[in-house]
Amino acid sequence: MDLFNQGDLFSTNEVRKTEFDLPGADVILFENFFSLEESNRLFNNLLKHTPWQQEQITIHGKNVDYPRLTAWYGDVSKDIQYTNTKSKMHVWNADLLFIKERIEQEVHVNFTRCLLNYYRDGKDSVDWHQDYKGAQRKNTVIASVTFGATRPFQLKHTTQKDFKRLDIPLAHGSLLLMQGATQENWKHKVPKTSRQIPPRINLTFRWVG
Ligand SMILES: O=C(O)CCC(=O)C(=O)O
Ligand SMILES: [Fe+2]
Repeated sequence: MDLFNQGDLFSTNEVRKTEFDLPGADVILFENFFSLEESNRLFNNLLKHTPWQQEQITIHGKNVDYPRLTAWYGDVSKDIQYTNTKSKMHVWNADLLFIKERIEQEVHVNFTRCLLNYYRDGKDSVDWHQDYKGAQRKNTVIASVTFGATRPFQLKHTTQKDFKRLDIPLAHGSLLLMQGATQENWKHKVPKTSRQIPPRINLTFRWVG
């Protein structure tokens, strides 16, 4: 299925690497990390076969739905406590192992878990946050893979208000690497949009030192 055709006259299907010059962060983008055929196949499979969960967060004593659906995968099959929700941890499947192994050829890290986010339309989003807390935040490798609609991934410094914000469009088949002290010094977000856009799936493979 040619849902997300990249058939622009000037685009190529070659992998394109961009290293961003952000103080106190190590952020690298690989466009076309997965081919169009791979990306279409993985998008369709993940959309259909993932046990998507509607998680809730408690704000002022009220349960509120996350504006997206999620699923956790990892090395162990047990329930995990993540932030203030209780998520089921699923065992890796063939598609996720394929993606994980391809990333691990580029980044020499053994990822131990992965969070899948399903943004059904422009109303789904994730607000400003840093991944992990305390000491864990200081040394992480997060490999973020996108299939489906392109959404802007925004970065802002946690304390230096005068530092320029960054807006990285994450397209179908792209890989964004966030390493070192990135989580410690920078927040990220995927904003809502009122535009009519197709769904997007994002996978964050995670390693914590
Ligand atoms: O969807 C994205 O690009 C980011 C997701 C994210 O930041 C997270 O799950 O922690
Ligand atoms: Fe995040």
